[in-house]
Amino acid sequence: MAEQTKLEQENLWLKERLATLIAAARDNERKLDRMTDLEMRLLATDDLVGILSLLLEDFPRDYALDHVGLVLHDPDSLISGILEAAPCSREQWSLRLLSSADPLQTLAGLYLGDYAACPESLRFADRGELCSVALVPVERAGRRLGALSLGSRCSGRYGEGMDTYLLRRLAAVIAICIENALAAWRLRELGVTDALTGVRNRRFFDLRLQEEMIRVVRERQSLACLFVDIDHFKAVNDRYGHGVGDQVISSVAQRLGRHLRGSDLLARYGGEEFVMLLPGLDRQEVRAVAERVRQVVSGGAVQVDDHRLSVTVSIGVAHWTPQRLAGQDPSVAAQALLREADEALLRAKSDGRNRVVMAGMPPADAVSLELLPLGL
Ligand SMILES: Nc1nc2c(ncn2[C@@H]2O[C@H](COP(=O)(O)OP(=O)(O)OP(=O)(O)O)[C@@H](O)[C@H]2O)c(=O)[nH]1
Repeated sequence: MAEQTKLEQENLWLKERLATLIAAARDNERKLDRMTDLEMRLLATDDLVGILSLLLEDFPRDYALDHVGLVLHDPDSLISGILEAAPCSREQWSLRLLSSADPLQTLAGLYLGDYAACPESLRFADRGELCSVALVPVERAGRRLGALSLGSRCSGRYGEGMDTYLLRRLAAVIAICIENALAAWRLRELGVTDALTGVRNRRFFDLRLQEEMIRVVRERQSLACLFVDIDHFKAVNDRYGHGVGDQVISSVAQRLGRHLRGSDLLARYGGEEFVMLLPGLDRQEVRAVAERVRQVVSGGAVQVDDHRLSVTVSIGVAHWTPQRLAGQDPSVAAQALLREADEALLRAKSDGRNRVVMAGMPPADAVSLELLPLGL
């Protein structure tokens, strides 16, 4: 009888143990499924902002985590540049960008334990309430890209003995996604950037012109287009060589870019010709900007090696008011705007160069009063 009771007790204990193990296995399976889902979503996102918002917003919210943070090595400010240009609110993100990789090297490997005892450079100033943390290196091909941190207000949440497989797997996926996103961004940038000057290229300009046209028609704004062409540029090449010519083009691009607002666009249209799009200005303002651009270029000699070169530009301007844009087909209007600016440029050249000509102005009005001598 006693033997039977003992067997029944053992049986009961084994059943309970089995039920606990099955529950733990189901719990692990659920965690694995959810983590796989997060990883699939990360892998399906090829832009950096999307990846970071999945990781630093959705992940802590969906998993009810006290803290998810990311420290990333950003030696050339590429990441901060991408984030600055992106229209997203990231005040809530626990994201830190490091110009030096040194703080990341203080992390010997995966760290589990007291938040207060983890390397200071990998802590987040506003997360003092955290008690325990898991810090996972984010690495790819032996390079440390950053560190992922998961923190908890509970002191025993992250500690020795915890299974770290899912965390290490997530960190590996994050590394791949961030590298891919940065590579995709670089590739996109290469496709729309002029290699010599670093300003946008004609391909980008053509795409943006269409978009801008649609936007200004919808928002009843004006749009101005400036064609800016370096005067007598052939003479620079002939006299000093193409290398010097290249540097002059580059220097003019930098000068043109100095007075642009965030909404303006500057692109190299080809050779020694640039194009600018200025939305939302009235005719007088556009004229003033064009005149300022002309003066900025001609205002000081361009120093290339031992040569000091005076450079001037001719500028043709087309300015369309909201009234003129109203009801226009955007792509037809875009072509007409370009054509007008180009014709105004031709007039600026034929009228003597180093001047601004506004389309639709009689020649007398169009000629700049501040003609500077050509220095070539
Ligand atoms: N160095 C250099 N030269 C270029 C580049 N692209 C075009 N050019 C040269 O720019 C010169 C343009 O000459 P033109 O079209 O005659 O114009 P210009 O001499 O500036 O005369 P105007 O425009 O009438 O004042 C040509 O000699 C082209 O070879 C470039 O990327 N680098």
